[in-house]
Amino acid sequence: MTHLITNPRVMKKAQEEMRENILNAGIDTSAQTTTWVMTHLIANPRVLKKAQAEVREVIKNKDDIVEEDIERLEYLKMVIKETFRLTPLVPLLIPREASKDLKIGGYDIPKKTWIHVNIWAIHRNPNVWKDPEAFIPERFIDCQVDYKGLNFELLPFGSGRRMCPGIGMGMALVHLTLINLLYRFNWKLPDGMVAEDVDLEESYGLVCPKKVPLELIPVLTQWT
Ligand code: HEM
Repeated sequence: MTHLITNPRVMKKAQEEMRENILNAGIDTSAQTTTWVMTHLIANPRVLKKAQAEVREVIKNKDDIVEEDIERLEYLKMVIKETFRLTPLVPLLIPREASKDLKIGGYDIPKKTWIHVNIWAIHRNPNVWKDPEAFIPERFIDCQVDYKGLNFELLPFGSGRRMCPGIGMGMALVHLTLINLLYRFNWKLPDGMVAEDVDLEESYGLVCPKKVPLELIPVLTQWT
């Protein structure tokens, strides 16, 4: 900090770089999450119909869609939670390094070991989740599990001191984009494709977006 503060040019450059990186990370993760939600919706026409009906009922006759509207969209919130459960964008979180010798679950972890938390597996643990491979947003009805880092069975933003600091912005972006997409358009698959054909494979990496890009056709409606 001393060198940064005494070199305003370097400080400005470092700050610009950091802001750009953080903003890019935030925008990309939110866009990829939105794509996953749309993927699950188009693959599950029953859920799409229910989510769209809710959005249209709540938003009906409003000129502006604002953040306060999100609170009233209970089903959409469950759809997003279920998307995070089945296809978390950062399935192994960011690795941690043991700062001292540890014992976790009976295993000896020497100091300096890198630890990966496999939330993909946690989110599909059959001891925690009933019918874990199925996309069922209703499982969150009367269920207190949230994604804010306090319920270890659902950790799409991580947990603890290094959990995602952009959770508020990310969730606002995801919700508001989805509300607009569902309110204003109907969605269909390209000709010849049915819901069962939708590809759910993830690509490989720290961040795991869809492997095969999602192709959807927006259809104008009376709400547009
Ligand atoms: C839906 C959108 C997002 C998802 C799913 C997501 C997910 C994550 C996850 C899983 C981590 C690692 C947490 C851990 O290992 O415990 C993380 C870290 C981080 N995220 Fe996000 N994120 C999202 C949006 C954002 C946004 C909008 C921003 C910034 C504007 C942001 C900035 C960061 C930063 C800076 C870190 C590193 C934190 C650290 O290492 O201390 N993220 N994110």
